[in-house]
Amino acid sequence: MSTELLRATGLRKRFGGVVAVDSIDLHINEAEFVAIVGRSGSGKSTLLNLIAGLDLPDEGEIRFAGELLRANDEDALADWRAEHVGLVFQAFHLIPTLSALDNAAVPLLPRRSTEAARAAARERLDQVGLGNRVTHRPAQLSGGEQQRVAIARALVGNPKLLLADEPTGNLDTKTGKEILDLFARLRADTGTATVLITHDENVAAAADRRISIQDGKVLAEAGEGK
Ligand SMILES: Nc1ncnc2c1ncn2[C@@H]1O[C@H](COP(=O)(O)OP(=O)(O)OP(=O)(O)O)[C@@H](O)[C@H]1O
Repeated sequence: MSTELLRATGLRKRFGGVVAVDSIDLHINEAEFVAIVGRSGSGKSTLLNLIAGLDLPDEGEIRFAGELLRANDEDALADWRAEHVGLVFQAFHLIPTLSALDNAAVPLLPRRSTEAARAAARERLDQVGLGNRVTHRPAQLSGGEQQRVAIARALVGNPKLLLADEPTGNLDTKTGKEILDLFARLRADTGTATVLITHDENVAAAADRRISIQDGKVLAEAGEGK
């Protein structure tokens, strides 16, 4: 029996006249690799932002490890995210003036000494295959390498949940495949549940389970552990 990590119930989010997420129920199990797939404008990013607590739903609720996320308390949500969630985006969002090591260390700096944060970052950079690039700045790295730094940064605090929004969207097909393989390997090594947003069915095929959305609603689910 898999253990449920996150459950969203009746999530709804409207922007003006557009209902971006319309009564979505979903769950994510511990250590599961789930793809949320849908066309441009189907509501994927909005859904991911709600799951990450970056945006608040108009209706519905999210439970993490059985606990209700307190949507009205931004500080509590930020603490929860810092402790339990890693985020990866299409555009990497690295700090250009910092080395790969310091970029990967950033999430831990408020909570640990610089040395401890750097030690954890170095371990993660090794794990993503960038142990020989720690002093490089983002501009000195390829797109795939920059995304690896972003993944190391997302995992540096040992989150239970890794959320990735179109993480291969800026990469060529071969590099994108390498990054997908990395997500799968890291999930197996660390047991971090991984939710990947994509418009690409081929990318979604890498996951254990696929949730298809259209016009803000779940259209279908396929795969193991449904
Ligand atoms: N901040 C916002 N303000 C107004 N409308 C928004 C906002 N964010 C999203 N929307 C609208 O909500 C709908 C869903 O957008 P969303 O970005 O979630 O889709 P998506 O599936 O992630 O698309 P894409 O693959 O193109 O990123 C779209 O119609 C979009 O225009």
